[in-house]
Amino acid sequence: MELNGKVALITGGSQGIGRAYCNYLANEGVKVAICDINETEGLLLEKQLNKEEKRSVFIYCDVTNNTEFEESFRKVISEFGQLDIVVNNAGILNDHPNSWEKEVEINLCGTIRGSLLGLKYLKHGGAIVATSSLAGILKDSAFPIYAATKGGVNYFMRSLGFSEAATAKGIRTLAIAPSLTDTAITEQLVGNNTMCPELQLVAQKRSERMYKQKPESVAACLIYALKEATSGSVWLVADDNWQQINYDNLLH
Ligand SMILES: NC(=O)C1=CN([C@@H]2O[C@H](COP(=O)(O)OP(=O)(O)OC[C@H]3O[C@@H](n4cnc5c(N)ncnc54)[C@H](O)[C@@H]3O)[C@@H](O)[C@H]2O)C=CC1
Ligand SMILES: CCCCCC(=O)/C=C/C=C\C=C\C=C\[C@@H](O)[C@@H](O)CCCC(=O)O
Repeated sequence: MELNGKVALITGGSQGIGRAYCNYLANEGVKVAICDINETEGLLLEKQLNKEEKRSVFIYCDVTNNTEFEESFRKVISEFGQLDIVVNNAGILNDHPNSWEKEVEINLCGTIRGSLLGLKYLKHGGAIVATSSLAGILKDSAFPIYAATKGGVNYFMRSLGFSEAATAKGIRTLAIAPSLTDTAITEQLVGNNTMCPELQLVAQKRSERMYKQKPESVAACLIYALKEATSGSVWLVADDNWQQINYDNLLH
């Protein structure tokens, strides 16, 4: 896929991995719509990207609200005249027994919502992407509910990408599955109210030996996958390198 001149909508684009996606896409000549609930960071990024020419717009959008989400798609098209790429990246980590439902709503339902809207609004083909996680591939995560949302995202993007719902419209789907990455989400965890209490010790021990890669490494993978990858493929980004996951081995 040639990226120059395309238009992308990125959820959770205000900070972290989403912000790196916006910067890398803009560098490739893509106009970016930063869709997020974090208005302060989103507007700062919009300003930074628009220094030399109009390359971005911030749109307040909560992916748990379908009406607001659909309105964001309409705003992007009215602002830039087209839409070619949807990146479902908004996500949280909250496996606490009293509040985990929000995590499912944002990570899994939000991605499904954004992808269905993508099928509706990508009128001339394009790509629908999701940020999943290595946690959705490995066994034994310290965050089993989070892992379930991300495993769901991997399999949803795979299924959709091989289905006629996407292929008949010239739409490719991709999942990017990062390992631990240096963003705000990794700073707040152990000891606060976002974990299953029984798993706090496991998480703490693992944190001592896990490398945090750069968000830019995940963004570099996104650019490569958008240009080269086949529909339904899942890309692991770990230790600042990427590789395609081979799911065929699972069938034997
Ligand atoms: N940081 C990590 O180690 C890894 C992160 N991921 C995934 O990458 C994605 C991005 O996460 P990070 O950049 O690390 O975290 P982050 O916390 O820095 O960024 C998440 C962004 O999503 C936005 N967001 C949260 N709820 C939202 C909602 N309801 N509607 C719209 N936007 C919302 C936040 O405002 C924020 O800008 C998430 O899906 C996360 O699960 C995957 C693997 C590793
Ligand atoms: C091994 C999978 C890493 C995937 C990470 C991810 O998608 C999101 C991580 C967000 C926050 C991470 C916080 C860090 C926790 C560490 O203390 C450590 O416990 C990580 C353990 C990872 C696991 O899944 O068991």
